[in-house]
Amino acid sequence: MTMIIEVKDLVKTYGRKRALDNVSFTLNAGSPIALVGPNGAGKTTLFSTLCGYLNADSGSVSIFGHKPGSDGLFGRLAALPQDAQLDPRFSVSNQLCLYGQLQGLDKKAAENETHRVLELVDLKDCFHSKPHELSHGMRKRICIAQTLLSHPEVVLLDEATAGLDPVNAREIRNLVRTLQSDTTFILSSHDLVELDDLCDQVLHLQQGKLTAVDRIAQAELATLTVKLKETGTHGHVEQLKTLQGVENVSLNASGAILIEYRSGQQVDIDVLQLCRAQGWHYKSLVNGKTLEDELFG
Ligand SMILES: Nc1ncnc2c1ncn2[C@@H]1O[C@H](COP(=O)(O)OP(=O)(O)OP(=O)(O)O)[C@@H](O)[C@H]1O
Repeated sequence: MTMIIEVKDLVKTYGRKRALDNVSFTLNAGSPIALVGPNGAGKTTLFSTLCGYLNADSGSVSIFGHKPGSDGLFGRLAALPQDAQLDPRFSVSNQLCLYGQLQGLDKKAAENETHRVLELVDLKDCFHSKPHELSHGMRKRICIAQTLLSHPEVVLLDEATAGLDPVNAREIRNLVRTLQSDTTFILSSHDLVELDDLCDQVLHLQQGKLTAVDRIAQAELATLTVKLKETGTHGHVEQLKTLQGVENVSLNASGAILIEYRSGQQVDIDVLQLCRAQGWHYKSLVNGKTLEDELFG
């Protein structure tokens, strides 16, 4: 596996505020990585430090062996800042072609590249548009298109789907899925369902401190999350505990039922049969815990 980012003992303070508090982690190339945490946890500060927009007080960041912001990362790392804006004075093509040229493409190649990335975000007809002619969601997709110029190997998306309607948000998730075999995405979002769906690895920041949750590594006990139309009760829990292979059953904060069972056993059919036999109104059954349960359960 190719290591893309190594962060060691990173500290960033604003005055007396420790926004990043001895953060260390390594990330390998591969499926999308989620960066989560409550407001003020330090996510944007971490992104800005990885991009070289901010200098840390101490600690180190190495991206493909380079320091953030160095020439060696040109075209390899791209980022969508949380508050990214297009310049209202220039057309989409003017702006994207300029960025392409800044990355070393000649005019024609930058134009071709602009057409390619606009097609990726399904906005190929907006080549000549001015930003004010576009909706908020379209402008956001153009900004994402900009990050994809020259096929970067790593793309950081800070709240890429915030404020978007469900259709636009889904388009962006689909785009990440489509490109994930060539590009490693690191996504920050407050939408845990969205990240749950896309990401295999989670970086959880809280008050500047990091807990890395590697979801792939969990092995010995597997989890099923069952939602019933009715809220889960102690009675459901006790019945489910009687099933063969089941080690533990609990309820989460929203009334879904978490069933832990020995890996390798198949309990889902038994669970469904029990639901039917008991007349429980089964709504959904998902392999694994939801991201919310993993982080806060
Ligand atoms: N320029 C700044 N000056 C002073 N304090 C700052 C500055 N930028 C961020 N902070 C503080 O650093 C902490 C981390 O902020 P940051 O924006 O990185 O959090 P975040 O996790 O991205 O939050 P959100 O989810 O709300 O975007 C917060 O307490 C914030 O108030």
